[in-house]
Amino acid sequence: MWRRCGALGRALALRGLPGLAPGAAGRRTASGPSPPARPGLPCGTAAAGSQLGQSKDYALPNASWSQDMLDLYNRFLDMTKDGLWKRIPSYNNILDHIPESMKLTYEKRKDTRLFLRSIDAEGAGFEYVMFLNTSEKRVVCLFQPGSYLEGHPGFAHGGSIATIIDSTIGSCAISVAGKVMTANLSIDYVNPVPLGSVVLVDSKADKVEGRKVFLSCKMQSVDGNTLHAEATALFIQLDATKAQKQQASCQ
Ligand SMILES: CCCCCCCCCCCCCC(=O)SCCNC(=O)CCNC(=O)[C@H](O)C(C)(C)COP(=O)(O)OP(=O)(O)OC[C@H]1O[C@@H](n2cnc3c(N)ncnc32)[C@H](O)[C@@H]1OP(=O)(O)O
Repeated sequence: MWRRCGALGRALALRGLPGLAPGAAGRRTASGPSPPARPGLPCGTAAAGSQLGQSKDYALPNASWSQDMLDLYNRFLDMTKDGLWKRIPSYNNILDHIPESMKLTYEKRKDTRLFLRSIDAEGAGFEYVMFLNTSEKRVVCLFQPGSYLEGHPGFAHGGSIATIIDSTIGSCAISVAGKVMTANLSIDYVNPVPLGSVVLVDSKADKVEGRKVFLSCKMQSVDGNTLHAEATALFIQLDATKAQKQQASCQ
């Protein structure tokens, strides 16, 4: 399990990620968010189709993003230029994320939504963007929890923290093993996450044993001074027959 880190800049630099300069928080460029870049898609044809206008991609800057969020986003975008990192687009329907080859016979329903995208107001719910590094089996999520995710006054609800961790680790597991489900998720909540702050959720697949994918994750503040949470997870690659049965039971 990872240990508490010092400055995130140092920690990220050690792990090949860009840290933020101290004092970046709260600064906002007069021109507002950078124009959204459109790096290559990590997934299959459905996502690519969505990029052409079928579905809105929410993993792009909007007016609610703080300067920390924008700065980190831009640094990660820079890292996508050499192709090692890829921004993962985010839609409000899970089927838009899944390549055709993985869809089996799922029907796209109009009355369902990805839980993370269930709050429409910009900045009120889960503001996040994920970046995938396939060769490192790693997904990093930049997360800014909004006011509707409140648990204790002023802080993010533990369930919302579990949700973003599960989704970040889950994206990592999907990129490694395709059709998977969370079998176990264990979280140590170390320090509360202030609403409106920006945290990094850094996940990686540690081991694959048959159908089992073991992953770990840590959630830290942008300045690296605060470890908010650490987690381990087990995802199980779905057995094809069981997956068909599960599908049939929910249609
Ligand atoms: C790049 C990608 C972008 C994508 C963006 C999308 C973002 C969104 C991402 C959203 C992500 C959100 C994700 C979500 O929200 S997933 C939703 C939450 N999860 C569930 O609902 C899962 C419910 N559980 C099940 O369906 C089944 O139990 C599963 C499928 C997990 C396994 O049932 P299955 O019948 O297939 O397997 P098996 O029973 O033959 O067991 C196989 C092996 O595994 C071992 N085992 C099993 N369970 C556990 C356990 N708990 N601890 C330790 N070990 C366990 C077991 O001992 C055996 O080991 P062995 O005896 O072989 O050694």
